[in-house]
This record gives sequence, C-alpha cells and structure tokens, in this order.
Amino acid sequence: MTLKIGLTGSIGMGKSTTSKIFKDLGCDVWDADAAVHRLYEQGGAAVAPIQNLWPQAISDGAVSRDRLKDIISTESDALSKLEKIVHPLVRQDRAEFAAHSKADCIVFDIPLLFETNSEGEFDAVVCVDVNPTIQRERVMARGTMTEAQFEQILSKQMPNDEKVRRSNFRVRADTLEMAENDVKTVLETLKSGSDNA
Ligand SMILES: CC(C)(COP(=O)(O)OP(=O)(O)OC[C@H]1O[C@@H](n2cnc3c(N)ncnc32)[C@H](O)[C@@H]1O)[C@@H](O)C(=O)NCCC(=O)NCCS
Ligand SMILES: Nc1ncnc2c1ncn2[C@@H]1O[C@H](COP(=O)(O)OP(=O)(O)OP(=O)(O)O)[C@@H](O)[C@H]1O
Repeated sequence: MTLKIGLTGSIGMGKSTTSKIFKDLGCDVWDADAAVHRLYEQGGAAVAPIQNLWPQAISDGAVSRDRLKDIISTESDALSKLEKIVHPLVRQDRAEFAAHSKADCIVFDIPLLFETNSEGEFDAVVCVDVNPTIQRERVMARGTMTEAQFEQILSKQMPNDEKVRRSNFRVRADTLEMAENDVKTVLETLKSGSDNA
C-alpha cells in the first residue's frame, strides 16, 4: 500500500528542501505551491475566476503574483476570497497526482495542511521546524517579500510550535545534515509500522 506523508511547516521553514530529501530517498513529491503556479499560468484553471474578481491581477493571460500581493496588502478580505478560488483547485490537482503515482511513498508538501484541516488524509504528518530568527533571516535573504508581507503571511498561519505539536514527526532544518537524519528516521519508523508521536 502507498504510504502517504503530509509535509508542512510555516513559511520558509524548509519544506521544499526537506521534500527534496524525501525525493532523493525514492518518494514521489507533490508540492501545493507548485500546483498554484500551474493554476496561475496562461490557460490555468484559476485565471478566469481571479480575472472575474480582480481584472487588474491578470497580465499576459496569467495571474501576476506581484499584482495579487498588492491587492492582498490593500484589501483586507482579498486573501480569503483568493483561497476560496484556489484551494478547491489545488485539492483536485493533489487527488489527480495521487491517483497516477506508482511510488510506494508519496510526500505532499502543503504549507496550509493544518489550516485547511487536511491532517486526516495522510498516514503521518511531518512538520519542518527551525527557530523563528533563522526562519526570518532565510525568508528575507530570498528577497521576494517585504518584512510587512512576511508578517502578514505569518499572521495567517498557525504558529509552527502548534504545527509541530499536532504532527507525528518533526524534521529539524537547522542544517542539511540534521534534516537528512530526521527524514531517514521518519521513513524507517513508518516503514517498520510505528510512529514516534
Ligand atoms: C500570496 C501570493 C500571491 C504570494 O506569492 P509569492 O510568489 O510571493 O509567494 P509563495 O506563493 O511562494 O508563498 C510563500 C509562502 O507563503 C505562504 N502562503 C501562501 N499563501 C498563503 C495563504 N493563503 N495563507 C497563509 N500562508 C500562505 C506559504 O507558506 C508559502 O509557501 C501566493 O502565495 C498566493 O497566491 N497565495 C494564495 C494561494 C494559497 O493559499 N497558496 C497556499 C498553498 S495552497
Ligand atoms: N536543513 C536546512 N539547512 C540549511 N538551510 C536550509 C535547510 N532547509 C532550508 N534551508 C534554506 O532555507 C530557505 C527556505 O527553505 P525552503 O525554500 O525549503 O522553505 P519552504 O518551507 O519550502 O519555504 P516556503 O514556505 O516559502 O515555500 C532556503 O534558502 C533553503 O536553502
């Protein structure tokens, strides 16, 4: 039977880096943020419904993230309206991926796993964790967000300590070596039929 692992963690905690470790160890990986990128591309399923709400968010037939971020910073309910469009489409993309995967382990990288009450859909949930100072430094180093945008996203997410508490496993992302060791422990434990919750 296919092992389904939900991978979560707050913004910039190291989910993509950790999912790559799972992939290198033979798991198939599905990434919710990447699904959103496909939905926003020209011809993507989210373009028309977003255009209906905010025509100014569309550029060259695709959703512009920069314009969306401007709209989200100025309209207080914009993010929740956007989520109502995007989340059902993302869920559909995930179901299609799972139906076609032939791997014996699939990792679903889902930033908002707990916020969308999806924890019951996996055999185990893994939360990536690093201290908040490192998290902030890493996000700011990417240069894709202002401090204010980072704070706004953080305020919409469940605190990471709470995510860790609700998860079956924690992967420490202080260093690559720590994350690799923790991922190996997750896979060994799950494949031997127990967990360390
Ligand atoms: C707000 C947007 C335009 C920012 O785009 P940008 O390219 O700058 O950032 P990116 O998409 O890489 O997101 C960075 C991180 O922000 C966090 N985040 C994104 N959307 C949300 C949200 N709705 N609530 C809380 N956190 C979020 C996630 O941790 C994500 O990994 C974009 O994230 C978006 O369209 N979000 C709405 C869709 C959504 O809810 N996506 C979350 C995964 S399904
Ligand atoms: N275990 C680790 N050791 C050292 N650096 C790491 C580790 N994990 C992640 N990083 C670094 O932290 C930054 C954020 O990591 P990553 O992109 O994997 O986070 P994320 O949780 O997927 O982010 P987002 O929520 O924005 O999608 C990157 O610059 C990455 O190189």
